[in-house]
Amino acid sequence: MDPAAPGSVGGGVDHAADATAPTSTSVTLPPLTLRDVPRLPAALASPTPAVPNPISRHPYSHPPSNFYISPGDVSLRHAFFDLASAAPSPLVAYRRAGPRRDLAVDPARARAALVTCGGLCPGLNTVLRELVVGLQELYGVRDVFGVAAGYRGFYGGDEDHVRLDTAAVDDWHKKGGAALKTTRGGFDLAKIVDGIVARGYTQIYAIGGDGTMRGAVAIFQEFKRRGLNISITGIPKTVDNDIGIIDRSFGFQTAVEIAQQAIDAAHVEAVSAVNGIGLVKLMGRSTGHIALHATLSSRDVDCCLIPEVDFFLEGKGGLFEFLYERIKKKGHAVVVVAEGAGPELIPRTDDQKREQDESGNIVFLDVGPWLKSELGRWWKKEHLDELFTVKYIDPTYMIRAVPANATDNLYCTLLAHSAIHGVMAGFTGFVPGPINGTYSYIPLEDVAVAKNPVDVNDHKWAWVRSVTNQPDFLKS
Ligand SMILES: Nc1ncnc2c1ncn2[C@@H]1O[C@H](COP(=O)(O)OP(=O)(O)OP(=O)(O)O)[C@@H](O)[C@H]1O
Ligand SMILES: O=P(O)(O)OC[C@H]1O[C@](O)(CO)[C@@H](O)[C@@H]1O
Ligand SMILES: [Mg+2]
Repeated sequence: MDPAAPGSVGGGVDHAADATAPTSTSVTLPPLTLRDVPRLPAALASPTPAVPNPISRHPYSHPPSNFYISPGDVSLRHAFFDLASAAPSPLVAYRRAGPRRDLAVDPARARAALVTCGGLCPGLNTVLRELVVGLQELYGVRDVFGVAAGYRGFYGGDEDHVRLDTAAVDDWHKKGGAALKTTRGGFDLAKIVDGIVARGYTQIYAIGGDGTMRGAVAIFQEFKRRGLNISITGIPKTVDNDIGIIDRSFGFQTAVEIAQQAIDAAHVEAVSAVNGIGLVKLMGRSTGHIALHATLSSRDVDCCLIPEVDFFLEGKGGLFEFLYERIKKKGHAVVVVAEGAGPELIPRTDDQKREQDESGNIVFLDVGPWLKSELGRWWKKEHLDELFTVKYIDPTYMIRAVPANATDNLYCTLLAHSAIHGVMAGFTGFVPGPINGTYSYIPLEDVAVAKNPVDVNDHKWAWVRSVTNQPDFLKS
């Protein structure tokens, strides 16, 4: 085949061309659609950014020519597709994150507010620290405030609005937890926006999970409805990694790393007993990413149970039959269960089924103790004459109440700085995040609805099955 001959997506690739030398084939890709982020009213009114980036005036540092992101720089949502079948049509692009040479916002007049909502996540304090440092050191913003205890802090008293500076946040990246405190619930839109206006904030950085992103969308729409020149950015935080579009969420890798300690302990307990089972429950309300990644990293896990895969306990192909065989073969077994796995198997009253937390998230019954007790009941019923032990470990909060590891700390820094650069460029209603490794700006509205379940049809889940050789729980 002539290497210069044009091919086309979906038209197939000539495999006969696979010879001893590399060949090049040109292909025609579908058109590109830019999924752009909204602009502040003031930025729309004067579309040519007028304020030179103060980074250029830094006394000791001189940005190289390629330091600034050009207005046309984009990243692609899908980094790969099959030439033999259709590529996504049209291809979706996002604006690349990073500093702009000219700003639509004057940093000297900016007044920024940072808020954290939802559960803890390793790196939360690093994001806060880097927002403060980036705003003050890179852009010279004087007025930076931490809003205490989640969205409700916006309509709290003066004590809920804490002035922050680089000295105050100096060691925050070394601390787990939420330095500003974090809460669920308390989302009163009118009061929140009134509070923001009353305090003269011009930039809001909301750090949180899917609920926080939905709240940020509501605030963004209310800003628009009132014609306010206030930007809002959502910085995605979820230890469960359950937010879509972005590659992964910060803190997730740290959580997976800490989970190894629990799995190691469960393994030691299991091998040290006669017919021992080590059972570990890990976070993951609606997605099993932590359990999946912890299983793949550990190699000691015999069975990984996640919300995305239904399972059953007794009978052919069920969990108990599999575990019995594993114990007979190896003398022990280790099970990792995500907190949101198998909720339908656990008997619940109607009241329990309706239970919600302050933010409206469904509260599950605890799968760990239930599974431990079911294991004991089954063994007594089937194998009473043999010794048996289940050691149950619940490291739930331990994996998220720790400081971020080095990789997550670096990630948090890039996220925080990407957020600031975007706001200074006049963007609003956006989320910064890596897409195929390239930091990009994604509309908040898209991220708020993009879930990220484990794709049980892709390679990663297949790896789990090949590492554990566990059943697929499909009843034949
Ligand atoms: N649909 C929504 N509209 C407006 N606000 C919301 C919505 N859903 C949640 N919120 C608000 O967002 C905040 C955080 O929500 P939530 O407690 O669900 O945590 P989260 O951001 O999802 O984090 P996590 O991943 O830790 O659960 C709360 O103040 C909640 O009231
Ligand atoms: O007990 P809390 O703080 O409500 O958080 C528990 C939930 O938070 C999460 O970690 C999400 O942030 C879930 O995995 C878990 O169900
Ligand atoms: Mg959530």
